[in-house]
Amino acid sequence: MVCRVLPSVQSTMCFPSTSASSPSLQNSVRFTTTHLPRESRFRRTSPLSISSRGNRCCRCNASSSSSINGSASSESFVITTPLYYVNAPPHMGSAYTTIAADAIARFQRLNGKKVIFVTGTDEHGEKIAMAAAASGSSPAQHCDSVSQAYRSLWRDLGISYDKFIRTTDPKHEAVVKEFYAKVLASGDIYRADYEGLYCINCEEYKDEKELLANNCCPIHLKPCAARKEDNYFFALSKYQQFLEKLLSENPDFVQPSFRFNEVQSWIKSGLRDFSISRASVDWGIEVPNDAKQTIYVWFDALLGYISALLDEGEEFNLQAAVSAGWPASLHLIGKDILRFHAVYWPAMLISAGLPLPKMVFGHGFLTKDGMKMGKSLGNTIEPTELVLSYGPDAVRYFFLKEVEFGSDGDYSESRFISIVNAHLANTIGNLLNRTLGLLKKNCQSMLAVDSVVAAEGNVLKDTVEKLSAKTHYENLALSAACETVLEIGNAGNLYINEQAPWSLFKQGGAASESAAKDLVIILEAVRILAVALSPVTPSLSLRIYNQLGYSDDHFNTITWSDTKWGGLKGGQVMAQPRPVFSRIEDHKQEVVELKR
Ligand SMILES: Nc1ncnc2c1ncn2[C@@H]1O[C@H](COP(=O)(O)OP(=O)(O)OP(=O)(O)O)[C@@H](O)[C@H]1O
Repeated sequence: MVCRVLPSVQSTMCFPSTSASSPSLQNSVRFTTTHLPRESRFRRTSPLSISSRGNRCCRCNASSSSSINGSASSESFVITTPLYYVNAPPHMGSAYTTIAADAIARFQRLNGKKVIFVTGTDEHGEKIAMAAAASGSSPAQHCDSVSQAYRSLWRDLGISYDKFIRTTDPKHEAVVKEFYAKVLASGDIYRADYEGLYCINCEEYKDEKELLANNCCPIHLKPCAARKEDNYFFALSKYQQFLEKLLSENPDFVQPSFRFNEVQSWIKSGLRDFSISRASVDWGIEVPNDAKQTIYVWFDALLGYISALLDEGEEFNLQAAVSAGWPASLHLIGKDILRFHAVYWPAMLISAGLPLPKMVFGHGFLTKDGMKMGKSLGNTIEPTELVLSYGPDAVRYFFLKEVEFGSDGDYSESRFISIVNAHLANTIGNLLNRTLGLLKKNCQSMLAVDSVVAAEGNVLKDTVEKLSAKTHYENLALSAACETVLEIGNAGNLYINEQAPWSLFKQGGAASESAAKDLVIILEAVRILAVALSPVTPSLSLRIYNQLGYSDDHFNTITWSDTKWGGLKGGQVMAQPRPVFSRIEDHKQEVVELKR
C-alpha cells in the first residue's frame, strides 16, 4: 500500500537465505529453506549486464533540470499523490499532500499542460480485513465507506483530480497481475521460507532489536507474534548498480536535494531483496498461479499509479495503461514512503521493462506540538472540520504558505487564524473591497480606462511585473509562490495608501481623473494576483474574478498568460462590492447564525 508506513529498513527489506547477510536480522528473522519454483529461481545477472540495462534506462525519463516542467516539448504532466490506506479516515496529513498536488496540477494546467492528476486509495491487507471485522462489515463495505470519505474530503477541499484509483478495482488487479508476470519473467521473483516476529498493525516482520519489552512493537505498543510463512521475494539487490547509476546521472530524480542524499546513502549501504507476498492474508490480489498467497503492498499499491491511467471502458491491460500517460512526471509523497518510491519502485519498473517517473518529491511532516501528526499517535487534525469552519481557501493557503514545502511544519490554531486573517482577509480581501467601494462611489463601478493605458510608467505596474511566481511553482517552492503573490497585495496596499484616491476624488478635475486611473491600476494588480494565486486558492480567486465583473466561464478559461498586465478594459463594470474573504471571527459568527 503506498501509504502504509514501514518505519525500519531492515524490517521491510527481508533476507532470503540466499542473501541473508545481516547478523542483526538473523536472530529474529530466519529463512529456513529455499524452495524456488524453477521458473522463478534467481537468474542472477552479472553486474555488467545490470549496468548495461542501467545504461539503457538510467536517463530515460528522469528530468534534467530541478524544475518539474519536464522537457519543453512535453505537453502532458502526470502527477500523483500516494494512494491512501483505508485503515482509517483521512486526516490533515493526507490532505496536505493532496492540496499540494492540486496546487501543482492547477498551475500546470494554467501553464498549458495536459494534466493527469492521480489520487486514490490503497485497500488491501490484513489491517483492512480486521478493521472491517471489528465494525461488523465486510472488507469491501469498509473500503467503500473509507474510500468515499477521501473523495468527500477532496470535494470539500476543491481537489481537481482527474483519476481516482481504488486498488480493489478489477482494472487495477489486471494491471498488477500482468506487471507481476513481467517481473517474474525477468527472473526477479523467487520464493523463500521466512520466519520472524510479526506486527499485525505494521503488517510487517520486525527486527527483534527494535522491539520493546515482551516483543512489543515500538509504534503500536502491542506484542508481535511469531510467524512463519513462505513468501515471494523481489530481487532488489540485483539493481544496486542500476540505482546507483540512476541517481548519480539524475541528481534531480529525488527532491528536495537533501532527500536525494538520504536515498543515495540508503542505496550505498546495500540493497536487500524484499518480500512481496503474504501467505496468511486473504484480502488482497492473489499471486498468479498461487492462490495461497496474496500480493503484498508495494507490488500492489504502487501499480495504482499506472492502472489509474486506464479510461473507463478501455481494455484492462498494462500496455493500454502505460500508453494512456505513463511515466508520471511527479510522484508527490511524504518522506515516510520515500524509500519505496525512490528505491523499490524504479527497480520494479526496470525489471518490468517500463519507463521511470521523472521525479519523486518527498515533503516533510505536519506536526502537532512537535510530533508527527498521524493515525498511530492519534494527534491528527480533522480537515473536514477545518474546512467547514474556515473554508477550503484558508486551509489550502495556510498549509502551503506556512509550511516550507519539503520541511516539517507545526500547526497551531492561533497562527492559522492570524495568518489567514492578515493575508487573505486584510491584504487581499480588504484591498479589493475598499477599491471597489471607491469605484462604486466615484465612478459608478465602471473602469475609466484600459489598465494598460492607466498604468503607463506606473510604479505599481512595474512592481507587479517583477513579481512572478511562475518559477517558484515550477520548482515546487509553493510557499515562495504564495509569498511572491502576497507581495503584489502588499504593493497594492502601499500604493492605495500613498495615492489616497479618496482625497483626490474630493479635489475633482484632473486629480479625480488620476484617482480613477489609480483604481484601475489597483484592480488590475488584484486581478493578476487572483490568477497567480488560483492554484492555491481557486475559490477565492473565482470570487475576486466575479467581483471584477467576470463570469465563472471566463475564469475557467484563464491561463498563466493572464498574469500579464492589461486584462482589465475601460468601460468594464465591476460587481457590487462584497467581501471576498471574511475575517475568521466574522465567518464563525456567520456559521453560528446559519445554524440558528
Ligand atoms: N503528518 C503528516 N504530514 C504530512 N503528510 C502526511 C502526514 N501523515 C500522513 N501524510 C501523508 O500520508 C502518507 C502516509 O499515509 P498513512 O495512511 O500512512 O497515514 P499516517 O497517518 O501517516 O499513518 P500512521 O500514523 O499510522 O503512520 C504520507 O506519505 C503523506 O503523503
